[in-house]
Amino acid sequence: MALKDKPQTKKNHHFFQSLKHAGSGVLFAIRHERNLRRDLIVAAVVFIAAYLLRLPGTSFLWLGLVIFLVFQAELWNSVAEYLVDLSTKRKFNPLAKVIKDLSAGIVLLTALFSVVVGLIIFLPALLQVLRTQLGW
Ligand SMILES: Nc1ncnc2c1ncn2[C@@H]1O[C@H](COP(=O)(O)OP(=O)(O)OP(=O)(O)O)[C@@H](O)[C@H]1O
Repeated sequence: MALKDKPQTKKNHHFFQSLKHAGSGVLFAIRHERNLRRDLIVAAVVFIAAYLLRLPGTSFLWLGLVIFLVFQAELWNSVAEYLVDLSTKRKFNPLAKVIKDLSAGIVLLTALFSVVVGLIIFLPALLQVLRTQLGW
């Protein structure tokens, strides 16, 4: 539910109502999660670089997959943060810390995996460009 909508706590009645609420969730995340906006910019730069380096289609698939995994991890991290804040009302709780730190750990591991995949894809292509341009 978007925060400014009429309060609704009953189930959605049809597909388009579900779609509207799911879309509001994504827009909410883009508006309020700085990390997600940074990831969107990084994703755009990565795809432009892949296009300029004329990487093959399979590389685009791998890049799309890891970028999607990072977005997913960020969204789940936000879900965990909001659930914890809702239940603790922002009071300190050691279990709340464990949950938020675990959730941040998922984002960290996913980001590290995506960096490794990115290096495997981009390093050979960049070396090839250096070889041809600089005669290495
Ligand atoms: N209610 C709480 N009880 C205990 N520790 C908390 C609580 N809320 C936050 N923390 C600690 O503070 C850290 C930052 O929490 P916060 O909710 O600000 O995450 P965040 O900075 O928004 O995360 P991100 O970096 O993903 O944006 C958590 O990782 C956790 O260690």
